Amino acid sequence: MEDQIAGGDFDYLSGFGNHFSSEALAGALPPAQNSPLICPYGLYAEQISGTSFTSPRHRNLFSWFYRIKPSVTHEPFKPRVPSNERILSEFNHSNSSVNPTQLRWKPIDTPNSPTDFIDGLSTVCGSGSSFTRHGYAIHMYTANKSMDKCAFCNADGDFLIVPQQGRLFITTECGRLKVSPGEIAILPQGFRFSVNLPDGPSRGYVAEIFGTHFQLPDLGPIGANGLATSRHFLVPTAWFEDKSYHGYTIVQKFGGELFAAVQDFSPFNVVAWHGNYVPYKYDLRKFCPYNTVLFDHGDPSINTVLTAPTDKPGVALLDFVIFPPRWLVAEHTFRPPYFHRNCMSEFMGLIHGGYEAKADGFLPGGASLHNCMSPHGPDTKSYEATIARGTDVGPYKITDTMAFMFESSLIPRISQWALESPFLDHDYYQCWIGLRSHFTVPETSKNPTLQNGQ
Ligand SMILES: O=C(O)Cc1cc(O)ccc1O
Ligand SMILES: [Fe+2]
Repeated sequence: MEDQIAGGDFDYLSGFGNHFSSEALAGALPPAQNSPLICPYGLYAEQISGTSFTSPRHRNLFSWFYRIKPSVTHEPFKPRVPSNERILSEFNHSNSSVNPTQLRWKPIDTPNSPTDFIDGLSTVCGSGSSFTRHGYAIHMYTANKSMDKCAFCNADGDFLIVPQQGRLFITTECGRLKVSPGEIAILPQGFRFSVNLPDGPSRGYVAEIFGTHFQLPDLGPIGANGLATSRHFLVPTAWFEDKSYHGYTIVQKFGGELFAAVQDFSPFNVVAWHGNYVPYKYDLRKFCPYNTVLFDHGDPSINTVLTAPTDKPGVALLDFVIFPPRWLVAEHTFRPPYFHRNCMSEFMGLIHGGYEAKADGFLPGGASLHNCMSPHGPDTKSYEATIARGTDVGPYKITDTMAFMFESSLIPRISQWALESPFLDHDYYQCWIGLRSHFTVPETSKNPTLQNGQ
């Protein structure tokens, strides 16, 4: 399957969780075994594991690479200069705070000085720890420069990248992904990848999960079809460069710190590979939404694209949920999101257009965080406009929108970077302050006995 956005040499395999095989040179995959004494073309065999060797078969993730030189061929890791102190991979008193206040950020500016994807990454919030393999971090990135002679390797967790502005051309050990705003990319723990920015200034959101991987949600009574479909997930095909370099750097994020190791060749030297532990992308416009067809507002879990589980059935470490264009048809119903308090914590971003619950202030590239049990819902303008429309509204379609939510059962602590950001909207609370009482009791219903509390 060739990329339909721009054509060319970005080819993909399709499916979710399959055991894929791909070779850039015919015959490069050993046909009968993983570790032949001599591999075809004199390649080295190397395995990457995404789960413990002993994980149950239906959860076991691994891939075999057949590469020109093995990954281990590099000088020792040293602290990377410059470091990026804004990246966190465990959350505690010393680096982040708890805050029940409803928070919102305006879109962050793209940088003035040359900044690549690694230097442009900043943690907003998160919970748990990459060391204990339980938790997550939510980052934002803003960059204007392609990574040069360098690859990133995240030893801490899996990245789910949501570009909001600017395409990302991501070279990985399995091949190349072209990811446009409106698509997402998943880069599993340990993969080496390099991010090129063909459109210059770019920004977006990243969810990182520690100790588990994304799955498609179960569909329960929905049945076999709907939401995100396996065949729409695209995995790169093998692509390699046999290239020598003076000082190619592998930047490894390990415990939130950056380390650098120098080598003299491109890490994108995998001529063939097979496995089910792979990077992939998904176009959010392919999502098939299900929703209310008569009355009331369904919970947002109906729009789950991918979920990362905890050990408790039905309780997510991190759900990736979208709010795509769709018809609203519910009768005698308040159609926008309801007012609520949630035991889960909700981080939201907007890829383009507007969001149905916020008439102002929640802008593409911006973000909000409604932490565990902090009340939130439609702003005053959205509420009043909905009520003013009355009950006689027919079906209408929400268009030009793509908002998303990272929702977690683990309560996030918020980074200093996010709390001290000049983009923090200190007036966010004002959007609800104008909600006035509509409470009226007709004279005839007044009951003096009850009024006196007797
Ligand atoms: O808070 C939000 O805007 C996200 C959200 C949307 C919705 O339709 C129902 C519940 C919910 O948390
Ligand atoms: Fe919510």
